[in-house]
Amino acid sequence: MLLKVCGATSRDDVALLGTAGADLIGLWYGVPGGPADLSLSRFADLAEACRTAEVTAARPAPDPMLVTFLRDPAAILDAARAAGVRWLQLHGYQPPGVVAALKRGWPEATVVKVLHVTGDVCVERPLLASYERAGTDVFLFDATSAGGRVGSTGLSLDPDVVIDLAEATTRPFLVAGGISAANRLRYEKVAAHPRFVGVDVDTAARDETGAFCADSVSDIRHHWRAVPEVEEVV
Ligand SMILES: O=C(O)c1ccccc1N[C@@H]1O[C@H](COP(=O)(O)O)[C@@H](O)[C@H]1O
Repeated sequence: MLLKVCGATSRDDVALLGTAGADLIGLWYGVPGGPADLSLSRFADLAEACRTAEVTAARPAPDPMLVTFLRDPAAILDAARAAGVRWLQLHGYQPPGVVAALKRGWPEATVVKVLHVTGDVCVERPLLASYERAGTDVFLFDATSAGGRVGSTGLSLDPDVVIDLAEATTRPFLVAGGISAANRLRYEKVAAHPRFVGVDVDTAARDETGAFCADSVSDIRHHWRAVPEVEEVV
């Protein structure tokens, strides 16, 4: 199970998240107006900080993941290559052609396409086969608000909606949207799905000031990685 935490903006954030157990650290580039958006040089610097984070035998260095609204494949690839970031999260309404261009340009990249879900409606649903043919490696199901807000909504997806979407695809998937330590049991069916590969968290990884909280991240990791039966009897 992979734990991704989104929106690091400093080397201290990267160190805290790596130590607390994040496997992937989301770095924003091309998220105009976003509070965690980074310049290209800052993006590259934090990607390097991930790779050189302190490691232990039990805890390898976290992988940096580009999180972007960009739609221009050349701009995405230039930034990712310059920073040596192989995980690419297309968080926005990029069409399947963008995925195809990224995979053509850099076949070794892992392209994560976000599917936006409002209630029980996934706006990309008619395009799922196209995204797969284009070469999407992993889908990420995220909750959007009824008002159209995208990313870090803190809203949770209905587990049955997640399973339904998982069954409509054939690729591994991550789940986002209000994921926390406290709602792990609610997602029992999801966590047991053979193509479930992990969770992506923003809101629940932070304290009331908006800063990342090591205890919260460790707690999320502990609950989501634990075998449920063990959790139930403790
Ligand atoms: O966090 C944002 O505002 C954001 C902006 C642009 C792209 C992605 C963003 N975050 C994503 O939000 C979800 C997790 O949100 P939460 O746990 O519900 O707060 C995750 O997919 C992040 O990558």
